[in-house]
Amino acid sequence: MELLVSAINLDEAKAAWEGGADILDVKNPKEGSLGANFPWIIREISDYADNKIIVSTTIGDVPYKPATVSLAALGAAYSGSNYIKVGLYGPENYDEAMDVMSNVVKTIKEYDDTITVVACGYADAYKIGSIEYDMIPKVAYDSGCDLAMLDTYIKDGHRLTDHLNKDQLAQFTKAAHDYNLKVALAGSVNANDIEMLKEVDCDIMGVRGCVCTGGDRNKGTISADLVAQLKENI
Ligand SMILES: O=C[C@H](O)COP(=O)(O)O
Repeated sequence: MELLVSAINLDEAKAAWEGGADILDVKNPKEGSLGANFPWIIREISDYADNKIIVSTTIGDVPYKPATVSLAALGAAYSGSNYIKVGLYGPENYDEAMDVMSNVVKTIKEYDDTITVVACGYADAYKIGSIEYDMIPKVAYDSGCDLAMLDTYIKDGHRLTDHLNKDQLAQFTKAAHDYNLKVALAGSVNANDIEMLKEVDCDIMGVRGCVCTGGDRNKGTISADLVAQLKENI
């Protein structure tokens, strides 16, 4: 299982890499769970990574606006991202999610077909009216994505496992793997979740809060030591 660590700037990205992260995820918590960061931040981290480590980028908890989201995805790709993560917040159903993701895939694959496109749903979709979590693998496959992911939208301390149990997560990863998609799981997960994530055959564990000082994803900063402690248990 790979470790994805969400960083907000170059210093945090360096700490994540130093701690052993496999994927540097560029994010901006001020703009939401999968909040988009600025192009120059993405470019700075991508240049530093120098193709020696995967750089993923969240382009937001997106609205149901396929063209707007496609433009954002292209901006992230142009800024040097290897993975483009789309938070399917606005789309409420399969058709709307397909409309967004199929246009993002078209945009990205025409620009650079080596870039990985990630369809990310929310374990707490039932609270926010977004497309249900268990639709994400089919949306990802049918739209031509490479990876299916779940995160949590509301970062109030409730965790992935507060919304979905182990069987539900196992069904999610099986559905995605049956589509030959990789799976990433996130949502305030921590070291206590590693065994379960492995048992449900998760490919990528995504974290921020648990590797930030004070455990605070907003006020804390990424600690290389905390990343290393997490990584050694994976
Ligand atoms: O993709 C990574 C997740 O958004 C990490 O955030 P979190 O661990 O603070 O919930």
